[in-house]
Amino acid sequence: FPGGAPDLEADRAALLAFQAAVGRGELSWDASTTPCSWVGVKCDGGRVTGIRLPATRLVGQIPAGTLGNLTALQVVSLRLNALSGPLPPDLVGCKELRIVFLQGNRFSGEIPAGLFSLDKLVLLNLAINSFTGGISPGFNNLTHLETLYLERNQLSGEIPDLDLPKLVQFNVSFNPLNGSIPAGLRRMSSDAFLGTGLCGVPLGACSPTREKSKLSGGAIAGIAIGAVVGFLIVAFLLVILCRRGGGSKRAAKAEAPRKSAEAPRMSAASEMALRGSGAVGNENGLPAEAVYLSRYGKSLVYLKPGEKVYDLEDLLRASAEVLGKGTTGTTYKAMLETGMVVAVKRLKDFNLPEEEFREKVKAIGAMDHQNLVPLHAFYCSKDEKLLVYDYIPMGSLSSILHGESSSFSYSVFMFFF
Ligand SMILES: Nc1ncnc2c1ncn2[C@@H]1O[C@H](COP(=O)(O)OP(=O)(O)OP(=O)(O)O)[C@@H](O)[C@H]1O
Repeated sequence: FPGGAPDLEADRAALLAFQAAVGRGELSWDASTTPCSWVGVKCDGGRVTGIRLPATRLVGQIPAGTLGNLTALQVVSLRLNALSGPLPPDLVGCKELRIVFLQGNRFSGEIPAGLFSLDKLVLLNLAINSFTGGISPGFNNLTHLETLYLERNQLSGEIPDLDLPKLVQFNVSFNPLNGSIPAGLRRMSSDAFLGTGLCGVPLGACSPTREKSKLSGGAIAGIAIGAVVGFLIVAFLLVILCRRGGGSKRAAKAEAPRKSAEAPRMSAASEMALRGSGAVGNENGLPAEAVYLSRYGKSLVYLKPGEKVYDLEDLLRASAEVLGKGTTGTTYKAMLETGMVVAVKRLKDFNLPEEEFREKVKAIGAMDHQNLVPLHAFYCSKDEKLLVYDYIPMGSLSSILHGESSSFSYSVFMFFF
């Protein structure tokens, strides 16, 4: 302070300089009287502590050495004037400032960093001006701030994560801001963010495009590299899998002749049972019955002429379950698609020559006795022999004899050879 320590005289000089710079004859301050008596000036303890000059037609830029020299200033209200230019950088000297009303002027430039050292600020209203630049994280220094109005300026960029626990009044609407609203400000009303490019609570959700715009060049490059690496890994795995699939197909093809050589040893009835349960697939892509016939080469022989009501294909498609095992083989219950149910007995280890077997079975089929279950058809190949009977739905003699069932009304005897 040229001229001495900060005191009322220094305040007087600062006010007169202010009057000269922006007063334009509108301020009728009498330099011969104490500044504490001037319009709009408030003193406390022999110092100027307040200036209230709202809508006083003040015009122009506030120079350094004016307000900045009022080191005891606590309240300044210069709202609704025509003050312009940047805020004086020496405002940083007003360490006692608590309340600042500068809204409704033509201030421009960035909000000076010195402002963020005024840590007694409770209210800061810079709205309706032409401030530019970003909103500084320096606001976080103003821990006593309860009101921050910055609406209707030209502030741009993203809002930093402001953590001001006492802040209850906040407005940045109608500024070209963007990005998502930081967590510390999401408790504010949506009106506080109107007319901006901001998103997220309390406004609508951020679109992917907006989120993307938050990514730095490095992050985008990282994502791109990650995507390429991921694609290569997936492609590599696919190639491995395809090769393995091809390998197993080739192995299956190589095995196919061996399988068909073994085919006669397969049980037609058990295959039927498996097909009935869906457990057997159809290699070669042929219809199931074609596979069956190609394996067994022959068809059913019906013992009573004109009685053919089903054929091998029907048996093949039938669902089947095991009824029981005897000394000569296993008997299956086969449910045809027509609803007809038959019993199919698969003879095992039956080494009778094929011709002889046919003759004997035909002889049995010709028998007609009340105690004999009618034999309807048979199938015979070198390795597979099947007998198709009426299905008797009343259980077995064994279960009757051993008391497992009481509904059995008559005995079933099937004699083979
Ligand atoms: N036509 C049929 N209808 C209903 N169930 C049958 C029929 N034929 C056989 N079964 C059931 O299948 C089981 C097995 O019969 P299968 O003829 O294979 O042997 P088994 O006659 O019991 O014994 P073994 O062959 O030693 O004399 C029988 O106990 C019976 O319960």
